[in-house]
Amino acid sequence: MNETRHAGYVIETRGLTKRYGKKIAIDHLDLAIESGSIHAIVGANGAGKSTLFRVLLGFLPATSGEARILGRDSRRLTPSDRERIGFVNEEHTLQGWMTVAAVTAMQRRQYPRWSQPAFDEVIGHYNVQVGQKVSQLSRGERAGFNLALSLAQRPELLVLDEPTLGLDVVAKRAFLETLLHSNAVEGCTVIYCSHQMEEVERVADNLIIMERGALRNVSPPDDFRSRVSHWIADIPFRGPDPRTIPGLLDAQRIDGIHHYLVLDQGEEFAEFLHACGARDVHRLPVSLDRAVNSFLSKQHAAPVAA
Ligand SMILES: Nc1ncnc2c1ncn2[C@@H]1O[C@H](COP(=O)(O)OP(=O)(O)OP(=O)(O)O)[C@@H](O)[C@H]1O
Repeated sequence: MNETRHAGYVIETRGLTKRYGKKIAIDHLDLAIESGSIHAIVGANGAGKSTLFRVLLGFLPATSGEARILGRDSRRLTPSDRERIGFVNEEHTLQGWMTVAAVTAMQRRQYPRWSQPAFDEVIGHYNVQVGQKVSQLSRGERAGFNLALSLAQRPELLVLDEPTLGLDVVAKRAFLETLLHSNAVEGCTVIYCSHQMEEVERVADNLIIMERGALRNVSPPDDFRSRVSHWIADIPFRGPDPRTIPGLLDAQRIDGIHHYLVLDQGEEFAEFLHACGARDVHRLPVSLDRAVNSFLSKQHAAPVAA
């Protein structure tokens, strides 16, 4: 069914750069995403995630470098290449004046691999009636309808750009359940961009972190999480100068106890704390949310207190 599935990467960029005037949105990016599973791309606002999707999908030209999607040059995607790719973005842009039935019929004609069972299965999670106009659907229903249309296309690659933005907890859950458990997703590589780490933790097999247009991490989410540790130290008086603390992401003093979030530090960090006068030292694991957010905030952080 999927001829690129064993042929390596669904997405490959080399030296990919995109500038908007003087602003660099993507900075010499070398990225290779293997086929299969769910890949999450995370990064602070303005990290370049949406720009990357737009370039990969051929909606925007790159300034320099190469971008390939499903083995094809992004600049030269044909209609039949596009049939192999589903795209859902936060705006859920569909013709508001058309009915659900009319949009569905149009898509069915457009996509030769259209699967009615896949459409019915996904839309079944939402209270959408075929006679409703798209503009009359709630935001969550529109997101579900969009997902159903994309999956009915039977794409080899599904690109989701913040698909659950603005949805309530119930709609989010329905969306994620579909992504995780629907038969329609089987065999499809999913690339998912979100700021919501609890979602990423739930669905992603691979965590890609972007920062200012560059790649900072590609690994299973748990591997990244375990690179960040939380240390609690009972140090009388002032703690060490933050500039001397190896791998420091965040420091706080709560009720006289020092808390440090650090990156890539092993047991030698305990020795460092003891050498700084700590009497008692404990190491705690952190959530993915905390690990990613402290990593991303580091760039923007004000000097941390001693
Ligand atoms: N059309 C444009 N003209 C000028 N600058 C742009 C344009 N689109 C994006 N940018 C800039 O490019 C950078 C990357 O933007 P992009 O939308 O790709 O980031 P993002 O990671 O998707 O952000 P967010 O999480 O906020 O959606 C930002 O600094 C943004 O200001």
